[in-house]
Amino acid sequence: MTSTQQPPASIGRVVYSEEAIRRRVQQLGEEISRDYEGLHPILVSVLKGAIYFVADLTRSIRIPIHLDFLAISRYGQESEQTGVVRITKDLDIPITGRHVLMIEDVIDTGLTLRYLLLMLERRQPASLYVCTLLDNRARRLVELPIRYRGFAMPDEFLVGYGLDWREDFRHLPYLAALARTP
Ligand SMILES: O=P(O)(O)OC[C@H]1O[C@H](OP(=O)(O)OP(=O)(O)O)[C@H](O)[C@@H]1O
Ligand code: HPA
Ligand SMILES: [Mg+2]
Repeated sequence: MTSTQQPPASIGRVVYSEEAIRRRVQQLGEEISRDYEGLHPILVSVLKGAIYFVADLTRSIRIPIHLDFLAISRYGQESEQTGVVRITKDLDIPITGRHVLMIEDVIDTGLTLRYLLLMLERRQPASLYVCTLLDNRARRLVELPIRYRGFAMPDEFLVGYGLDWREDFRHLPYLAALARTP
């Protein structure tokens, strides 16, 4: 199949509607605004899945913030089992002595985030916390402290609002379960 053909998967039931996402993201923005008042945090987001979430979340934050991005690439199967990734775009802003909030779209096994947190901790930020839109607890392999959680999601594969299946479906404005076709 080429990428111009229809994907062999389709959208199942809507799990979180546009309105449900909007309300929850607004609440998270208010919480973050209260907790980080006077701290001028850096929000660090990991491409690409988190882009819609971080765009909406930052617009609901009422305090001064900085925004930066990490891009990573995986080494294939080994990466899936260890979480070791290659940084293809590092942060532009130095984080030493700064309050850093990592923004993820989904935490599943936790391996990716564990690796990234260890890497950022070595730069000695003043604080380092995690905000994720979706938490799939059922699939967790390593425990991670999550300070802000949008939704404790069901153990399904979700797409939309930035989340992809083989790069498809990121642009959907809601989150839906993936329905594979036979
Ligand atoms: O907890 P884990 O099992 O490590 O999985 C979570 C990671 O997987 C997804 O990224 P993905 O590799 O799909 O990249 P993308 O954001 O570009 O889609 C997601 O954005 C997290 O970074
Ligand atoms: O549910 C998911 N959807 C898309 N990408 C993902 N990466 C980990 N979990 C998911
Ligand atoms: Mg993905």
